[in-house]
Amino acid sequence: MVEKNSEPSAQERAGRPFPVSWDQFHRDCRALTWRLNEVGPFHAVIAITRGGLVPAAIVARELGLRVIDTVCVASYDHDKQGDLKVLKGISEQTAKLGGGTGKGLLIVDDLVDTGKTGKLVRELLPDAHFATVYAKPKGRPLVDTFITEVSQDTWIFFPWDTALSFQPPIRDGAA
Ligand SMILES: O=P(O)(O)OC[C@H]1O[C@H](OP(=O)(O)OP(=O)(O)O)[C@H](O)[C@@H]1O
Ligand SMILES: Nc1nc2[nH]cnc2c(=O)[nH]1
Ligand SMILES: [Mg+2]
Repeated sequence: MVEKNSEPSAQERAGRPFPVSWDQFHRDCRALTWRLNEVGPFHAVIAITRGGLVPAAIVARELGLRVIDTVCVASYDHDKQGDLKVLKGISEQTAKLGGGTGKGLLIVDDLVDTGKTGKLVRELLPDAHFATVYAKPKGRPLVDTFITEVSQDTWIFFPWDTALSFQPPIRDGAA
């Protein structure tokens, strides 16, 4: 919960909501995979947790990849970004597959926003291919492949973070 008089959260600053359904997300992940299929082959998929886990599963399924690792990063507490912490890096076995620099490895995340998370992971694996489903302008230069660009003032709501709820009619003042 956001306390009174506290700084506005990233979500409040963004303002414009962009809700994504499971169907839409699945379609966008498949579209991403069509592009990645032209770039690969890859030795392994690395999901940036937690948001990268869902697209990584779909992309890995479509590319026929079974070696899947994670980089576990904590930054946003719900919608406020704090200092980034790498809670877990990739395994030695995956690092070997990428020759130490990430060559031939595919990093997947759900989105780039400020690009801070992407930058950190790129520093760990400079030669890896970095793919996200959505990209905001600030983070876009860090990404090798993405599907949909949304404006910086947009907040993306993912299906695993949301539930169906009643909406008041537009006439009654709904956004
Ligand atoms: O480009 P940035 O400004 O760094 O933001 C992008 C990151 O923010 C979200 O993760 P979050 O830290 O909220 O954690 P989660 O994936 O565990 O939800 C999202 O999944 C990206 O990883
Ligand atoms: N769910 C979600 N998490 C984010 N983390 C950084 N930007 C976003 C966003 O637009 N949506
Ligand atoms: Mg994330």
